[in-house]
Amino acid sequence: MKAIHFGAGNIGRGFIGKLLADAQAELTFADVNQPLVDQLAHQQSYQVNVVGQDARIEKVSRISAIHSASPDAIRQIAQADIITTAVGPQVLEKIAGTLAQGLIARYQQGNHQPLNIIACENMVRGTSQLKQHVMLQIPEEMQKWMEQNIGFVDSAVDRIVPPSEAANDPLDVTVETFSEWIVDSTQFKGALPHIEGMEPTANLMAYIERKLFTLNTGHAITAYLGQLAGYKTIRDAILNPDIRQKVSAAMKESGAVLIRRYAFDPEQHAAYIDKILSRFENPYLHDDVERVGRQPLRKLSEGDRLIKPLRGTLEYGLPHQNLLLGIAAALSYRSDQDPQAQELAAMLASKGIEQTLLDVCHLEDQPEVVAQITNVYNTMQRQA
Ligand SMILES: NC(=O)C1=CN([C@@H]2O[C@H](COP(=O)(O)OP(=O)(O)OC[C@H]3O[C@@H](n4cnc5c(N)ncnc54)[C@H](O)[C@@H]3O)[C@@H](O)[C@H]2O)C=CC1
Ligand SMILES: O=P(O)(O)OC[C@H]1O[C@](O)(CO)[C@@H](O)[C@@H]1O
Repeated sequence: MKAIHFGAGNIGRGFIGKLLADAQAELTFADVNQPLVDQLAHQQSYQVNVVGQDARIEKVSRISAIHSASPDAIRQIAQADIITTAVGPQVLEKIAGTLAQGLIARYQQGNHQPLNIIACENMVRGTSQLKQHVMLQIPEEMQKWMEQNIGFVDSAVDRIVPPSEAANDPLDVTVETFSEWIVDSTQFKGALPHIEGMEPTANLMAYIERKLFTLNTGHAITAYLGQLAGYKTIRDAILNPDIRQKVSAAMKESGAVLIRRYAFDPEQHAAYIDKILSRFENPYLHDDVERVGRQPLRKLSEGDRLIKPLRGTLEYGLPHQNLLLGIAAALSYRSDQDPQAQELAAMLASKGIEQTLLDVCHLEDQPEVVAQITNVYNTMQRQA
């Protein structure tokens, strides 16, 4: 199995690339970070430090690496059996051109073997969005061939992999024991590849929303409340009883929507939330609130982990006080390193909180909710 993984970052090396390598794939990482590509290509191996219960060191070897915008990338796409990505939601559009060129080369070479492309990003149906970007660059006469031979498979990906600052080798990654990679079995072309750790389901939306609107909702709120309270790491923030209670309550509010929408078992969902809280506490991971809170405009957008669960509570008439608190805390997020945090701060300074809420979160139809978030936000600012 020939595999290309776009994005040799934390989740790329620490999770998806590792599963592909473990499945004996001939794995090539494709990245824009040339020093990283050079080191991977030279070393052809790295270590994954699995921390927590059942701690172990696992070696990934016999891998190669190329620049993601190189002619080599196009050549390899023409021959690949599986392509995965973990580049960040905003980067999918940027890699679509290379993917399209590779697919055109594949078509011209008469390679009719099925190819499956799986975006592993924190977003709802990211691969479908990638497909739209790719299809815009595919000529009309190839469209039927694409539908027959190229699978665009949505997925949900869950493993906490912060940057490993303390590692001796910059290629090494530190990961938690827990991992979950769920893919939409209905979207594959050809036989489903057997990759240990990749779980096919015909009911992907339930799993995407369960993950994004529980783990990511709780994680983001921990980061935002944590920063407001002066904590540097997720662990320190979640060990604060007041923050923990609010984060847990927000996940329960979002959970009530999921239980209603997907008929999840309430007891199992409560256990899922408890497990997530314990993952945030992991003493072996150093995870900065700034990493988890990164790109607040994306996290405050309509379909993401804060506003979408809030919309669900409004749809079903369910409580949402703690989600509102999380949204107000997200609006309070500041970071000198993060262009989106700076853009958010500039919007707040120039337009004020209400207009920012409308522009970023699109809550035009919810004036009462806008007023409530505004109140909470103003109170937070006074106390900060
Ligand atoms: N780190 C984690 O714990 C998890 C991350 N994710 C998702 O995985 C994705 C990646 O996250 P991380 O690995 O944490 O980020 P990261 O920043 O560690 O890795 C992203 C990699 O993509 C590369 N990249 C950027 N532009 C590119 C391009 N045009 N072509 C090829 N590579 C490019 C970067 O150089 C970097 O190596 C995000 O969507 C994130 O939400 C999902 C679950 C867990
Ligand atoms: O990667 P994003 O979407 O910026 O958000 C950070 C989140 O992603 C993760 O890295 C993995 O799910 C979480 O640790 C965190 O909730």
